Amino acid sequence: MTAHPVVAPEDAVAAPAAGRGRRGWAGRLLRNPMAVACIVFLGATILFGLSSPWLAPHAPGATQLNAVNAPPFTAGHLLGGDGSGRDILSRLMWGTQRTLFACVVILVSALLAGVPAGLVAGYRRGAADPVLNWVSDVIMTLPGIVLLIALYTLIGPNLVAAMGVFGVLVAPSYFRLVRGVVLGVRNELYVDAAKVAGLSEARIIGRHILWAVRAPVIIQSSFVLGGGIAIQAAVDFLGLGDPSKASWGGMLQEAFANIYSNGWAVVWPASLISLTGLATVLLGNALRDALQVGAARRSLPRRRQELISRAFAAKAENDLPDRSATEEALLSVRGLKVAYPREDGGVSQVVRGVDLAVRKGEIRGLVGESGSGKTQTAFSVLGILNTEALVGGSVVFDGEDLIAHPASRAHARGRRIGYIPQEPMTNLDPCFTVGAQLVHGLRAVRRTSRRAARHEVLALLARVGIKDPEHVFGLYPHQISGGMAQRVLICGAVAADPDLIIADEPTTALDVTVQAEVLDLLRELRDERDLGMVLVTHDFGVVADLCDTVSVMKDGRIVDSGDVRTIFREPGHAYTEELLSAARAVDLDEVGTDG
Ligand SMILES: Nc1ncnc2c1ncn2[C@@H]1O[C@H](COP(=O)(O)OP(=O)(O)OP(=O)(O)O)[C@@H](O)[C@H]1O
Repeated sequence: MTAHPVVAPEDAVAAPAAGRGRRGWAGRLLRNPMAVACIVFLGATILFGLSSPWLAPHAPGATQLNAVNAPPFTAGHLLGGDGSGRDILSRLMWGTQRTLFACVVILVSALLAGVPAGLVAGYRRGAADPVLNWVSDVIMTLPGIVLLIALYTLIGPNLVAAMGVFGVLVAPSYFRLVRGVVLGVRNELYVDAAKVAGLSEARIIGRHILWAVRAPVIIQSSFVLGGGIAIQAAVDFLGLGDPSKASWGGMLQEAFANIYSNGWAVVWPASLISLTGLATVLLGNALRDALQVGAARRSLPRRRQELISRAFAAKAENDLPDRSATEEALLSVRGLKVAYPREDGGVSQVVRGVDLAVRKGEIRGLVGESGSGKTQTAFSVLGILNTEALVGGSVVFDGEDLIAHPASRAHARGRRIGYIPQEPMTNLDPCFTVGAQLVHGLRAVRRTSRRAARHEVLALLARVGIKDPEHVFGLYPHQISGGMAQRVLICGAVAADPDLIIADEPTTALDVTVQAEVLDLLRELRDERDLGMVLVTHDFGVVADLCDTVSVMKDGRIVDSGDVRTIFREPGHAYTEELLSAARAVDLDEVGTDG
């Protein structure tokens, strides 16, 4: 065998995904040069403002005749003086402090008003949800800037009150965000598990729910701060702020009034307002990328991805041992490799050179323990792996390599290659009736009238053993049982009359009686249509019942392969023996218990 040309050394490839080199979101953020620039700029701005009592060369209101409209770099006035002879640098420093204070008020009030309301509405629901939604909608309809102007007119220049009100006005953005995320999370199985484990509601919210909302809230905060800086500058610019206090907006307003005498005075506050707003928003974007899982993986250099893919492809070609077997088979997988980029720049290989073939009319079981790579192998044939997956090797279906020709694979999927998934319920769209989904699926792959498609679907529903097809056709997924849903999905998989079916643990979620019926149905369909089938399963009982041939997977490799009788009688690998004896031990235990 020729050496690899290559790139991803085997040890780097083989290390587990969650292993060394794993960095948190802060690490990912700090690797983004734009984020670092924004952090440095915002940090410097905060220091600039906070240090004003000690480092500002002059008091904010101190006037000097020689500083009136002084240009930059005048002695004692680095950025020059304004029309009243006040030092611009000192006023900018004090103004920054005021802006920082305004930002804190806005953020605290918006978070206090929006986040708890979103948590209550999303998690508790009940009467609180519509009421809080209504309040949020009302607040969102209020014209913010008009309300602030009215408030200033009523109570005078009170920064805390004005920015507090502004915070409440933007609170609905947090409310909606948090409510949406919580609605998505509250029905997750791990939240149910936490309830069953006896965790109090407060602990579930604190531990699980708040954790889920932290990323969107942090990102939203950066946008709120950017908006807050602009609003605070705007009200001061309109002359509504306290004229005795230095502020960026107030300085800008005064500088504009004096622009023909001292144009430079406009530049400083305008630059600070726009750069701070920009840096806040850009930092928000960078935070979003860093906090979203997978962002760093997407940043894996394209060149490196190409090299790794090429390395896989070269290995696969070298591995092609038996061209004749490939030519006979309906499906021939050779040297299939699947890997995922790791955050440290390496890759984790989850399928390591799988070979398997399926002829027409053959059912090949793909067995192995959890995580051995069965589903990844099946998904490679279908072309539905996660987009970041790196795939090498070949998947030849009816003479064409589907990995080399993704367009052919997309065309074959649903037409010539059907798929039966593991979880029947979650694979049906709850918003549409069973019939609508099947008709839609059929018409997506074959030109046929709605009426003809309906007719065909009803016949197929009857064929897969559904007693009253007309009735079930009009039902929504939640109105049918798991067994019926699996029959519906089988119906969808065979509707376009495919040659090959990929079935990913099609009976795992079903009870034993229904399991046996579904296996019988698959066997009958194979016999009727001469279907080739890859059946992914954990269960040697299913293999014994249905499969002609079996491939045993361990750690991403096929360790044993052959016809079912031979493998059951004389396992070719110690691991197969182990799996078989475990399966037999379970059976014996069951018999013992039953007896
Ligand atoms: N998007 C991904 N990124 C990184 N690793 C992944 C990804 N998807 C799957 N894997 C890893 O690939 C390995 C094989 O997964 P696969 O789903 O094929 O296992 P399986 O044999 O089908 O297991 P099970 O029977 O539990 O479904 C697992 O270790 C899994 O963690």
